[in-house]
Formats: sequence, C-alpha cells, structure tokens
Amino acid sequence: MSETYDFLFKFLVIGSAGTGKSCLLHQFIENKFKQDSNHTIGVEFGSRVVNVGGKTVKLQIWDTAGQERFRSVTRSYYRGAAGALLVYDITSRETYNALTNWLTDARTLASPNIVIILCGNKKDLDADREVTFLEASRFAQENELMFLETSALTGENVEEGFLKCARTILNKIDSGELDPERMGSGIQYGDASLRQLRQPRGSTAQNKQQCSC
Ligand SMILES: Nc1nc2c(ncn2[C@@H]2O[C@H](COP(=O)(O)OP(=O)(O)OP(=O)(O)O)[C@@H](O)[C@H]2O)c(=O)[nH]1
Repeated sequence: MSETYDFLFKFLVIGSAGTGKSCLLHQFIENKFKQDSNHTIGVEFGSRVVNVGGKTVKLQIWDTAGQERFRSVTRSYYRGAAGALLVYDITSRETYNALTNWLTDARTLASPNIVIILCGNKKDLDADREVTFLEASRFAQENELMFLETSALTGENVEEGFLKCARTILNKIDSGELDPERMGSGIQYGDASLRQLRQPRGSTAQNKQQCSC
C-alpha cells in the first residue's frame, strides 16, 4: 500500500556519543526501548508518518554518530535538513558543554532556518543529574531552541520532541517564514498536497470539460 502524506520533512538527530540518539529514534519508531544499543557508525535512518495539526507528515530521520571520528561523514548528511533534535545527557555535563559546537554545525551546514529542539535525555536518571532543567532552558532560550527533557527508556516526551519540531515547521510554512519550494529546505510536498495543489485551479481537465464556453 502506498503512503500518502501532505509533507515530507528531513530531520537530524545530533549530539555527543552515548547521549541516547539511537534509543530516542528507536523509541519513536518502534515504541520501545532499544536494549544493547551500540555506537552508531556513520548514520542510520528511520521514518514514520505522523499527524500534526490536521496534516499528514512523513518524517525522514537521520540518526548520526556522535563520535568525533565519524564527524566528516555525519556532516555530509546535514544539508537540507528542516528540523533537528539536539541531544545531550542530563547526567553528563561534558555532553552539555559540547552543545554550542553541535549547534554551530547544524546552523552552518544544514540551514540557518533549521528548527531545533534541545532534548535533555535520560530524564529517568534524575539522581545522577549534572545539568539542571533551569540551566538548560536558559541555554535554549538564549539560542532560540525549543527544549524538553526526555527519556528514551520510559518513552517520556520522546514523541512530543519529534512532534513539537514538526508542528513548528508547519506553522512556519503556514506563516510564509519557510518556503518548501526553496532548494535545500528539507521539505517536500507529498502526494496528498500535490493533488490539492493541482485540483483547485480553474484550468483542470475536469473543469474544462464542464465549461459551457
Ligand atoms: N537510563 C537511560 N539510558 C539511556 C537512555 N537513552 C539511552 N540510554 C543508554 O545510553 C547508552 C547510549 O545510547 P545510544 O542511543 O546508543 O547513544 P547514541 O547517542 O546513539 O550514541 P552514538 O551512536 O555513539 O552517537 C546506551 O547504553 C543506552 O542504553 C535513557 O533515556 N535512559
């Protein structure tokens, strides 16, 4: 059965190694925690169709390796991404300190307009926390990011993270702030919206047949 959707958005999941990027993607796609997750080599890929604000959106998600030695490979996937989950681990200040570098990469290599949601993952490990919610939310505000704390283990806020990002992109399309037709926007029209785009014009084949002139 072929999938119909209004839009396709290209998403990235970026952040330091071991922060839980692959587990977040797995939880979002499979609805369960990925046991025995290994370091990602290069990039992995997943997709899911979601409903956001009455629109059907296919999210095409690239899960990138956090390890430095894969950086040149992963960077080549940034181009034309519409949205990103920028992930740190709330129990590791080191992963939080690296956020500025990841952010610079995303905005320079993907697009300055990329919509980014900051995810403080491993929310379930609150006893081992090294970064407070308040500190991270200030960082998010200063850098114009949305922000959530997530747990790929329990599933808390995982779906919300992806959907919030998709909803913001849709709002920006509606307001004209993002143009899906711009090259490298990371947004494509799907079958459903193409059909809508073709139909209402007065010059469709059907209308011509019905025209009495
Ligand atoms: N407690 C807890 N552990 C998690 C969570 N998410 C991931 N983990 C664990 O953290 C480790 C790293 O998870 P991955 O998803 O492989 O991390 P990654 O960011 O994809 O790592 P790279 O591929 O090397 O960039 C694994 O041992 C996971 O079991 C979470 O929300 N809570």
